[in-house]
Amino acid sequence: MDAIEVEGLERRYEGGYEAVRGISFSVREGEIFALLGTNGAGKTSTVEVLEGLARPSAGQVRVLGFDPFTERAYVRPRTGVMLQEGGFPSELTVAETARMWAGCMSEARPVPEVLELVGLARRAGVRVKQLSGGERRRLDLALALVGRPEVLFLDEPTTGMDPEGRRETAELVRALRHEGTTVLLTTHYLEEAEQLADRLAIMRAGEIVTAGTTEQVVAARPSRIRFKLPAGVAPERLPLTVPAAVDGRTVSVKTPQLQEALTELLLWARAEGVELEGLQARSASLEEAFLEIAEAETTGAGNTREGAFA
Ligand SMILES: Nc1ncnc2c1ncn2[C@@H]1O[C@H](COP(=O)(O)OP(=O)(O)OP(=O)(O)O)[C@@H](O)[C@H]1O
Repeated sequence: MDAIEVEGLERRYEGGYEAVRGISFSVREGEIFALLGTNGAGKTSTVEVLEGLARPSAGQVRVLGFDPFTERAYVRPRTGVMLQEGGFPSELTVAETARMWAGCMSEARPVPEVLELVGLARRAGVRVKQLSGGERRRLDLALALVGRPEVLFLDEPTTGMDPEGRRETAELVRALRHEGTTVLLTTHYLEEAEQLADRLAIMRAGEIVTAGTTEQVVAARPSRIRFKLPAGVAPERLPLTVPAAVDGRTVSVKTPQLQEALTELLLWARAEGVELEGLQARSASLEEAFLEIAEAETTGAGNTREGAFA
């Protein structure tokens, strides 16, 4: 069974603003799924519906087979939620906050264990208001884990954390998956998504533009070839079916057919006796795929054009 199912989800705010415009995706049990997108793309608006905090304007969502809004009582005890803003009473200490939270759960993890998990054991006696931003995120994560959730929602879990905190959080999320926990996370760190997520979806303006494994998402984007032409070789002599952008002697090529374009280029170079200095050829990265999607938003273009000039 899929742990999370989203079918034609729409979310409109008062005043009619449509933040989520008919998206569908599913997350398998024990999978880490990342929801990516620019600011305002609709990630939080989606996750809030999955957390049972808001009702869909249209469409359906299921978490562990239940409607998280109307059947909240069945879903809530089995899920853990880390919101973007925790907002816990700041006068309590870390341990008091965790104990208060654990008191609401039937099978809570012991507080020392959960603080150890998120690297806050040494800060147990510190008041929440004295924690740094990154430490507060760790506390938010601890509270999401107290109830041993089967499904964990992490909305930008590592924002404000230092690199060490991000690495530790990634390790923890992987360990949780190993235990069978399903994780849905939103993040602005593409590297984090690339390293952690089994599958991901990129949202733009309330819609999912592309989804799949990192490899699938990246495969749909153009690869890059870069090299320098020797002085005296005019770029016009390059084979025409390889569209290129030229900056001085440096040539950049974007192509959806890396092997073909590279073969064509190398055969030409051999035939012409031209040395392609510093030749590099590589598939697109997740960051490039993301930027291309984001750029299409700012330029107002629909879908991105592939194989175009770099
Ligand atoms: N309560 C609200 N009333 C009206 N519009 C809202 C409300 N909450 C969010 N929005 C709008 O909905 C859109 C989507 O917001 P959302 O927070 O879901 O985006 P996001 O992808 O999570 O962005 P970010 O990466 O900045 O967190 C934004 O344009 C936002 O201004």
